[in-house]
Amino acid sequence: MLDVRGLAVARGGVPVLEGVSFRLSAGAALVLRGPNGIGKTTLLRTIAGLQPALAGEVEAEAETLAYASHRDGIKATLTVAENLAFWAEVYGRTVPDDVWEAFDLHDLRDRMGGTLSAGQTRRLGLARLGVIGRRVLLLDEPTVSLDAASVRRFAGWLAERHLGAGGVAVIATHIDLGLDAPELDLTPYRADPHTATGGSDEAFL
Ligand SMILES: Nc1ncnc2c1ncn2[C@@H]1O[C@H](COP(=O)(O)OP(=O)(O)OP(=O)(O)O)[C@@H](O)[C@H]1O
Repeated sequence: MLDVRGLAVARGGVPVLEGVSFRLSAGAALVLRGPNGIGKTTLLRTIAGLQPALAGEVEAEAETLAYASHRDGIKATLTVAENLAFWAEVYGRTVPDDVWEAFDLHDLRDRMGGTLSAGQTRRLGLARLGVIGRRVLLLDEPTVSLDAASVRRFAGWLAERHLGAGGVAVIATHIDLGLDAPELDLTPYRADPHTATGGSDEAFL
């Protein structure tokens, strides 16, 4: 369902990782590990097609990938329900009933997006994943700002509703989500920076 072969990625014209390969079939997840700055975000963005690879290939069915960054993309002047309805419409779907419970948003349905706390904002951002119906999720530190109960709830949704339904996920996380998933330490894939091709990557700033 997701096949990554010999991928080399760069940020700001500087190669950060090279030779990354893995393959995930339906229902599988992979946890990316490595120290700050190793290139987890860059790798996820490259797999998502948001920036070009230096080398290698990413194979996935068309229109199956979704990248979720630290940014939640919440519309401040729409309510929580309207935010979810907005994303559902963009993806040609309806909001499934189970997202309210899965992301603990029942009591916040009518609150304006701009009035949510950091953790509530994150829950709404993650709930979008339950709405858009993408089968390959590329998750960049999905649990930032979440309390312990919310982390468990999200991990439960991921395992049961997403992976359990045949989806796949690649997750960069510094915390243990309790998933039954292999880990890929990116440290051995650090690229030689001397093959740098340019300066700062404006599109990334
Ligand atoms: N605009 C930029 N221009 C040049 N280099 C950059 C730019 N943005 C980030 N970098 C560098 O690229 C490298 C990879 O960054 P990336 O964000 O992918 O790492 P990460 O593993 O996700 O880090 P973290 O765990 O801290 O989130 C880092 O060393 C970073 O300093």
